[in-house]
Amino acid sequence: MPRYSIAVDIGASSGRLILGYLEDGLLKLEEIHRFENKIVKKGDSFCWEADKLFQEIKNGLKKCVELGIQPDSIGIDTWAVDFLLLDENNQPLTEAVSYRDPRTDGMMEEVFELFSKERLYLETGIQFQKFNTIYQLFSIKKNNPEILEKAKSFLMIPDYFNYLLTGKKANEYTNATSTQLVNAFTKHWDVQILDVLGINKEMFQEIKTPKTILGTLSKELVSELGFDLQVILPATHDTGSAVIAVPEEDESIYISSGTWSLIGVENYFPICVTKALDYNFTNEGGIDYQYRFLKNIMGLWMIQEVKRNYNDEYSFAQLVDLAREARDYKAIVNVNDDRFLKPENMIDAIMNYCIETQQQVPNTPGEVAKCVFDSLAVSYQEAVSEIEEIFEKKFTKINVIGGGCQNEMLNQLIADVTNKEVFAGPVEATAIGNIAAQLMALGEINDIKEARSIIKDSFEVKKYLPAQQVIS
Ligand SMILES: Nc1ncnc2c1ncn2[C@@H]1O[C@H](COP(=O)(O)OP(=O)(O)O)[C@@H](O)[C@H]1O
Ligand SMILES: C[C@H](O)[C@H](O)[C@@H](O)C(=O)COP(=O)(O)O
Ligand SMILES: [Mg+2]
Repeated sequence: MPRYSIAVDIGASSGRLILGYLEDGLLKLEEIHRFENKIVKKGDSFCWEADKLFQEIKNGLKKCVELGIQPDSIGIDTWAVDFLLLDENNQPLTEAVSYRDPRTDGMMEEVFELFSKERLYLETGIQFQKFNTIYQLFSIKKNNPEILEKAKSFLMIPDYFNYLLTGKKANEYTNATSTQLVNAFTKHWDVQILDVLGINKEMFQEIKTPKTILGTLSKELVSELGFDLQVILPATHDTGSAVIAVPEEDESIYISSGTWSLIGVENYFPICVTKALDYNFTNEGGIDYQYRFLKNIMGLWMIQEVKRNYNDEYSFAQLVDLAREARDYKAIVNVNDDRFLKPENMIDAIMNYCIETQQQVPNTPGEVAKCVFDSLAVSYQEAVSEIEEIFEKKFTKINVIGGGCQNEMLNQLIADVTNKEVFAGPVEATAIGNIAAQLMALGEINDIKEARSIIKDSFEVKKYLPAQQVIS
């Protein structure tokens, strides 16, 4: 009888519960439940609907019961940096505020007055994104100090869901590193940074690594669901789980392509040199204490917002087809410009950028979509060049994983602009990596090497060759 593991992968645009199990040496998946995730305005803040997301997790587990499946384990992964603070009664002190909320505007610069940028990077090796947890906490300390004074527990989003499942509190390592508060070398909370910034270090939990068996369901949940299971920590940072599932790890660069594009390589040590700082690369923690040397690129968030601006009149596939038809349109925007992080209207933001830079303004959905895809491909190429400069070597392959690997036009653009072989897939890489960590914890898979071999054999990957085309 196979061991059934449930991956809960909640990205910024959607969540899914996927059942995974080994059969004849291959990893089999069955999607059990899928739901929308989005940022909503609550009062003056942009927030995640944490309670709704937890209810969706339970809805998915109840679907297992309806299907006659009793999973052996569950693992939860989500987007990074965001958290909840619990009071002495273990009640959230605030809503689950999103990293796209403007409360962190200007906070990074204020932190640098207390703790230099260079020193922060040397200690943590983490990229400077204005929404990092460190700047969110500094904003709370500055604007709502009473919240920080009442805070007894700091739980990142997956940690919080694990607490609701088991009653156990822990901060999982890969996601904790995204806070920019974990020392890249000691791999523990950097108390020096916390002390200098006046953030109470007592609220942080013990850091636990992927493959840790955290516990089992609370009595209340066993009674509600009708079964118990083991709650295992995967790499709870979704990108950490995705990287586990990269099929071609040697000589290759990955692009975890979803709401964000995370482009990088796996490495054995943190690279905190000046050039990595200047190019704003990060050293997020990976499974088995690997480092995910990568950078954030604005990603398919831009086309998600374009789709929303057109009132969802077009599917993602239709926007790709319309972009293909706009073949003569050429304008490139800097996708990492702050204006694209949370604009009122993404289409207006793109149009204004083109006006400011004296480029042809996109006038049709196809031209807008093509501008997004061309601009992302150019941004990927820039990151590839930076990676090759830092590593002083040429990489031969690019692996595109995640929902974005279904964008065949973008996959071909990446091959053309970088002049490298592109391997697209698996789509559900994050869930696959999540399940792999659980099966390793359960002893079904020996190690990451075996996991990657099984994954490579189990999922189709589509190859794209460069067509020697360059975007002018
Ligand atoms: N059929 C498709 N064709 C092209 N792109 C697609 C298709 N389906 C999904 N996508 C892309 O995948 C993205 C979602 O990827 P996903 O990894 O699920 O995101 P996240 O985990 O951030 O929620 C969408 O924003 C869209 O751009
Ligand atoms: C804000 C973070 O940089 C972001 O969560 C990123 O690390 C990430 O994991 C994005 O995952 P998506 O699945 O939401 O694209
Ligand atoms: Mg995702």
